[in-house]
Amino acid sequence: MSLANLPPLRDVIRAHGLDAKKTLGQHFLLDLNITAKIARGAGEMDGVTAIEIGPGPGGLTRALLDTPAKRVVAIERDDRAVAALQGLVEASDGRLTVIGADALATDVVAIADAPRAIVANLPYNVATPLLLGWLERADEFEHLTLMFQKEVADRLVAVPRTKAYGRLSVMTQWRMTAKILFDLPASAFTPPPKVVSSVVRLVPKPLDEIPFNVMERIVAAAFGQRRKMLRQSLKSVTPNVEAWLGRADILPTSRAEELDTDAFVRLARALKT
Ligand SMILES: C[S@@+](CC[C@H](N)C(=O)[O-])C[C@H]1O[C@@H](n2cnc3c(N)ncnc32)[C@H](O)[C@@H]1O
Repeated sequence: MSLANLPPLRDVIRAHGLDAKKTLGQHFLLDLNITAKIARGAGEMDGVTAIEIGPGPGGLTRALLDTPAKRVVAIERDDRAVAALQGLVEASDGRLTVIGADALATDVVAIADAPRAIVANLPYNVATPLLLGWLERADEFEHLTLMFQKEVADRLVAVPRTKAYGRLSVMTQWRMTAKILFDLPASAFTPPPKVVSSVVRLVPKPLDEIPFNVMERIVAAAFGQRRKMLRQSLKSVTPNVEAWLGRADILPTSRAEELDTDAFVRLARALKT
């Protein structure tokens, strides 16, 4: 079989008893126009190793194999889906590798050669921890194109002084340029989830010298008490808060949600431990 005459995804699902499991966040995209749109949204794929998390029956995987990506490495936790993807592996002429594993426990950098990009319709229950893990190693990727529930996507791109602005916004915008490409209604998925989804494209920024865990600690403390003034909320980071805020040129009476990412970078640089 070649990529041009693969069976419809519904037939693949039926043949492998791949009825969607809620616990695995399974909401499949069966419209190949939509999966092609996501793959196009990813941008430059020439010679890249595309990493897909949760290929399921393989709709997005087919679209990725249609790009000039050098290889596609797909990580899937559900054995039924791994079996269902074997036809695609055979049709891919050696370009597709499917790994049966939990993406949360997988070092994607170790299993895919550079240059790498991640493209995935993420299982919503693990989307945020997966993203935080990739942010930590942002310099390993060319770009990431990821489907989130819209509410999470809005947090990734949120600006200061808005309700959606928080820990995830700062950590993401510190490491990446993030843009929502388009939304998808629940009806685009089988079965439909309860929420609208958004495809977000993230492009890593050049790394600075700030350790990830230092930024995480500051941001978590600041937003852990988001309505308190920073001179109070940041006490858990260092006892000498006012001096620290002064070095960072930030008013001790400011609150976490008023600081942009640059201000958090100044804070991290000014921290003396
Ligand atoms: C939202 S579905 C997307 C399926 C497919 N990419 C599509 O667009 O039709 C999420 C997929 O992630 C898989 N999955 C869930 N948790 C996972 C994990 N921890 N590691 C790897 N795959 C996981 C599910 O089995 C499912 O196939």
